[in-house]
Amino acid sequence: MTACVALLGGSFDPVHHGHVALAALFADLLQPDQLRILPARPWQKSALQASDAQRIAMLELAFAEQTFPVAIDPREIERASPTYTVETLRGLRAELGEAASIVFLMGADQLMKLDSWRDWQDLFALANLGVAARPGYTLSEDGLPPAVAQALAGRLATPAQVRATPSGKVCLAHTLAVDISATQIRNALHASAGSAADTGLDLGALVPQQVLDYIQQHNLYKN
Ligand SMILES: Nc1ncnc2c1ncn2[C@@H]1O[C@H](COP(=O)(O)OP(=O)(O)OP(=O)(O)O)[C@@H](O)[C@H]1O
Ligand SMILES: O=C(O)c1ccc[n+]([C@@H]2O[C@H](COP(=O)([O-])O)[C@@H](O)[C@H]2O)c1
Repeated sequence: MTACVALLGGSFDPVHHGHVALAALFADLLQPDQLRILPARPWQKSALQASDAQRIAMLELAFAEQTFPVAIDPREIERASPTYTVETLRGLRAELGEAASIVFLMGADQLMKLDSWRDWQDLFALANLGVAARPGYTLSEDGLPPAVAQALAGRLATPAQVRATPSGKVCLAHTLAVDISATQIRNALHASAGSAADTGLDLGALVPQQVLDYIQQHNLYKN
């Protein structure tokens, strides 16, 4: 059978249950040979708060006990320049070969602004997309920028079709409904000067416990 590699890129500042649920959902749907987590240097966001090493350490903790084959791939951090997914996919396509199914995963918020990504129309020749619903965002054609809706036309496919195709297909997963963001977690910790106990939120419901312990031990997101 042809290899299938799923990729989840992100800022992960910090990684939270929404990321883990997104990865687990597509691991279940696609049964990829490997799911790689790619911490990015996002060019569309202001400065990140955790260091590269801290983001990787938190990702290792968050994904340590998953039952699907998962690996942290640091290539975008090592590249030092801002992350353009199209460049990452060109590199991975050269490494994995023309036949491999590559599936770049994202939440609906990113699909809604896909037309702002560098050379976004070239993404479809390099990979498939796996897009999950996210509260507050839409996967419906009416809610997407017209250029994105047009690019998706004729590409929608089942997980099995995506798994069997190197690139160009888009698999939508409507069932995810995890209302968590890294912004919400950072803001809550800022407001309580880093004390998880004083946020007024059940942070354990937002972030894996080992990640929360790491945040506290390293005094992250205090200021
Ligand atoms: N709750 C969620 N449900 C579905 N997808 C999500 C969720 N949180 C993040 N994602 C997706 O995971 C990827 C990485 O997200 P990112 O690290 O930017 O997290 P974030 O919570 O959106 O961060 P921030 O609040 O800092 O913008 C993106 O494709 C994003 O759409
Ligand atoms: O390539 C681009 O221009 C581009 C623009 C915005 C986001 N991305 C990628 O989308 C993923 C999620 O980004 P973010 O900002 O939600 O952490 C991450 O892998 C980013 O590198 C990529």
